Amino acid sequence: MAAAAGDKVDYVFKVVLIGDSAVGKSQILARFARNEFSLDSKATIGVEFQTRTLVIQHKSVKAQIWDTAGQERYRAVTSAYYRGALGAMLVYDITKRQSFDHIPRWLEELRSHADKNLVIMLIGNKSDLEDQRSVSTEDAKEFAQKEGLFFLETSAMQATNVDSAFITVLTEVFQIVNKKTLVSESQPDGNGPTLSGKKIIVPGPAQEIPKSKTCCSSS
Ligand SMILES: Nc1nc2c(ncn2[C@@H]2O[C@H](COP(=O)(O)OP(=O)(O)OP(=O)(O)O)[C@@H](O)[C@H]2O)c(=O)[nH]1
Repeated sequence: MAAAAGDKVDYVFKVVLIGDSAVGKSQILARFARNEFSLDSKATIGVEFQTRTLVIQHKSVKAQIWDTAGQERYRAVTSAYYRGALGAMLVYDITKRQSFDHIPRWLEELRSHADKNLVIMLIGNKSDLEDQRSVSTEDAKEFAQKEGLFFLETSAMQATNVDSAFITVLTEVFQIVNKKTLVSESQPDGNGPTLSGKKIIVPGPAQEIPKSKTCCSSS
């Protein structure tokens, strides 16, 4: 799946991480981007992003994953954070019921700022702490189904399902973006027949971005 360094990048997809403080957003990102994990993780202040390039259906896809503070007082952004995002990871901690109970609020914030075609994955993190579980897999699955979200339980600590979660979202985004390209190629005036039968509009500035570095801070 990993693309070799120096390869050209066909797509850049922005994915945002959200959820309560201490659910493990930064460690999920560290696991995905660098295959690292730290037990002594500091609360995020402001915003940061990291990238990892993967090959999806023979195309090189750079995932640009944005992480922000779960704690209100450290959150510098809302609209700017969500702008241009094509995917979102909505994270709770399976041992903290409250972090799951807050998910509808996060979902509302997400839906009010991001595009309606956003691909969303609900993630129950810390699946390694089974003996402290306070959110059942069934409850979360049911919620995800009702809201039309993907769902996986992960452990950033044990590297369980972290890659799968990102690959699922990125592959879905890839398919939506490609469908959009097909549609726009087949009906340049917007009136012709469509190949897919359904027009899908994908948000934001260019999903295809050349190699150059984009804005902001990166860690
Ligand atoms: N056991 C276990 N601990 C984890 C896991 N993922 C993260 N943690 C720990 O949970 C704590 C919080 O992790 P962070 O990644 O900093 O949480 P966050 O959601 O980024 O927090 P904010 O930056 O405040 O929003 C740290 O002590 C991590 O080491 C996991 O999968 N299993």
